[in-house]
Amino acid sequence: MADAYFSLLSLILVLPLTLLIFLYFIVRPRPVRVPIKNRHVFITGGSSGIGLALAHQCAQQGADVTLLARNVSKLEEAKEAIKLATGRDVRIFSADVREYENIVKVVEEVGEIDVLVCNHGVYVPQELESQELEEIRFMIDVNLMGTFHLIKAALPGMKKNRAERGPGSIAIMSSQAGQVGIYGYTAYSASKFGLRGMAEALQQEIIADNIHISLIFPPDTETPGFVEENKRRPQLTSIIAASSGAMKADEVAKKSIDGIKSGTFIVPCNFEGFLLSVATAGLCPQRSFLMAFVEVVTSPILRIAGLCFQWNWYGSIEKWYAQKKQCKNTLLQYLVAFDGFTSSDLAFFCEGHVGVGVVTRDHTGSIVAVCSKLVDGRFSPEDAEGLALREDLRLLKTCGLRLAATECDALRGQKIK
Ligand SMILES: NC(=O)C1=CN([C@@H]2O[C@H](COP(=O)(O)OP(=O)(O)OC[C@H]3O[C@@H](n4cnc5c(N)ncnc54)[C@H](OP(=O)(O)O)[C@@H]3O)[C@@H](O)[C@H]2O)C=CC1
Ligand SMILES: CCCCCCCCCCCCCCCC(=O)[C@@H](N)CO
Repeated sequence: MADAYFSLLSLILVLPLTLLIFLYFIVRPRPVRVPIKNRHVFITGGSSGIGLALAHQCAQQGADVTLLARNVSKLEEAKEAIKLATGRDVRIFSADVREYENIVKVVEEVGEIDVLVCNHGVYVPQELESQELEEIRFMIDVNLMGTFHLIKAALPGMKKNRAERGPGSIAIMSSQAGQVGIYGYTAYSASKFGLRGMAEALQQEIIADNIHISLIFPPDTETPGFVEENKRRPQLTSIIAASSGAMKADEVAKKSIDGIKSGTFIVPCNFEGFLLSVATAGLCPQRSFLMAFVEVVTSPILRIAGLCFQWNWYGSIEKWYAQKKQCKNTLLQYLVAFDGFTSSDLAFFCEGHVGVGVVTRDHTGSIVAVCSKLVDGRFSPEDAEGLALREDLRLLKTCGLRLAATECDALRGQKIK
C-alpha cells in the first residue's frame, strides 16, 4: 500500500520536478532581454499593415525607428502618421529588398542597427498548377531572398561593438503557413518555411555575437495586403486558414515586440498559434524551461490534435472536390420574353463559382444588353437556379432596359436546358 502510494507520489511530483530541473539547466540559448528603448529598430515593409503597426509601437516605446519599403508616398504617409501619434521622427528609405546593392547602400547610410525586423512580404495564393512561374518566383524572391539580402547586408554592422551596445535582435516575419503547409500556399509556404531553416542555422552562427533571432508566426491578419489577397484567395485556402482566428495588425505587432524583447525564438500570436508552435517545435532552440516543459509533456496530445486538424482539412478538400465534380459547368438557361425583347437568363456553375447573367436581344436577334456577374460562395446547381431567378429582375434593371423589364412584371421563366 505504502509502496503504491509512494510510486504514485513520485509519478505526480518527483518526475515532473526532475524534468523541470533538468530542462532548466539544459535549455539553450540562455534567456536574454533585448531592450528597444533608445535603440535603432529597422523595419522593412514598415509602410503598411503589420510593419506599420510595429513601427508605431516601437516609436511609442522610445525606439529610433527606420522604415524601408518601395512606395515613397506610402512611406511618407507612415512617417507623418507616426510623428502625429508619437511625436517621434522616423527615417524612411525606398528600396526593393530584391535589389541587393540598393539594400547594402541603405544599410550603410542608416548606421548601426540594433533590432532588424524583416517584415516585408508578398502573398499571392493559388494552386501550383495554375499559378504562373513568375508569381512563384516573386514570392520566393521577395520573402526569402529579400530576407537573405537584408540580413547579409546588415549583419557586419550589427556585429560591430555589440559588446558595448548590448544584445541585438533579428526578427523575421514568417506566417502560420510557414509552420504547416496550407492549400493554395505552395509557393508562399515554401518561402516562409525557408525562413525557418535559415533562422535555425543562423542563430547558431550569430549567438556568439549576442544577436538573437525571433521568428514570428501570425495567422490571417487584417492589413491592406490581406484585403488584396482575399480578392483572389481560393475558397479552400480560406476554409483551412479559418482554423486559426484572424487578428488585427496591432495585436500581431504587440506579440512580435514582446517576443523580440524576450529573445523568444518561436513567437506565436494567438492561441491556435501557440498550439501550432508547440506541435511543430521540432529541434528549434528554446530559452524557456517552462515552454520546454510544456513541449515535452504535451507532445503526444498535440500530435493527436494535429492529426485531427488534418482529418478535418482533408475532409473539407474531399467535400469541395466532390461538389465541384458534380456541379462542374452546369448551365441553366431561361427564356424570358417581354415587349419584343427576349431575355435569356443564364446561371452557370463553374470551378466552384456561380455566375448569373442576362443577355437581352431585340426581335431581330441582335444583342442589346448583356449583364452578368460572378457570385462567390459555395452553391449547388439548385442554388444557382434559384439565384438566377432572383437576380434576373435586379440584373435587368441594371441593363438599360429597366422599364421594359419591370413592365413585363412576371418572369415567365422557361427552362430550356
Ligand atoms: N496579413 C496577413 O494575413 C499575414 C501576413 N504575414 C506576413 O506579414 C508580413 C506583412 O504583411 P502585411 O502587413 O499583411 O502586408 P502589406 O501588404 O500590408 O504590407 C507589406 C509591406 O511590405 C512592403 N514590401 C513589399 N514588397 C517589398 C519589396 N520587394 N521590397 C521592399 N518592401 C516591400 C510593402 O511596401 P511597398 O509595396 O511599398 O514596397 C509594405 O510596406 C509579410 O511578410 C506577410 O507575409 C503573415 C501572416 C499573415
Ligand atoms: C496542433 C494544433 C494545431 C492548431 C491549429 C492550426 C491552425 C493552422 C491554420 C493556418 C493558417 C495559416 C494562415 C496564413 C495567413 C497568411 O500568411 C496569409 N494571410 C498571407 O499573409
